[in-house]
Amino acid sequence: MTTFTLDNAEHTHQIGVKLGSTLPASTVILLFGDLGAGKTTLIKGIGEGLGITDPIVSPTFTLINEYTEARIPLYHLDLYRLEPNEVTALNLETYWEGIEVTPGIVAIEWAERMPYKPDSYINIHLTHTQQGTREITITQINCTLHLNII
Ligand SMILES: Nc1ncnc2c1ncn2[C@@H]1O[C@H](COP(=O)(O)OP(=O)(O)OP(=O)(O)O)[C@@H](O)[C@H]1O
Ligand SMILES: [Mg+2]
Repeated sequence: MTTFTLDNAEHTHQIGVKLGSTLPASTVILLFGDLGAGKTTLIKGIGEGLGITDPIVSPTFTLINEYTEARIPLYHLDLYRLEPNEVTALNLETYWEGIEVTPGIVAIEWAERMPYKPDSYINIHLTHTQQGTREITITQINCTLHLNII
């Protein structure tokens, strides 16, 4: 587990870039944190790190945005508007099993809404600080990727 401060939005973005340029296909990243904590900012960085040039826009209403133009696909989900039983109905495991879809990076905002989780994933928790910056905590759950981000 690693915790550190993100001084500004650019810092949040750059952590995403580093993740996107190193993570292998089939990595699941679950993002937790309040409204405006920086989840989408980080995922935009992941997109840049992967080499995606299409603009990454928040899928709050579309639920999922798929970007397939880069090294490996990015599947960007936002569960904010869903109840846990609705999340179950989405069969999200399709994404992380990579059987019917090309394996890629699966990044899920509002993972608090998930009634079940993959066997292994990267857990990222973002919180607001009193200084207006953010604190990030990254925990690897059943995976030992080399995260070169500190
Ligand atoms: N480390 C940081 N310090 C200060 N501001 C930041 C930091 N990281 C991101 N921000 C800013 O916080 C705002 C909200 O960011 P963002 O949209 O990424 O949050 P979010 O967690 O995706 O929110 P939502 O829950 O609504 O999806 C943006 O204006 C962004 O620039
Ligand atoms: Mg967001």
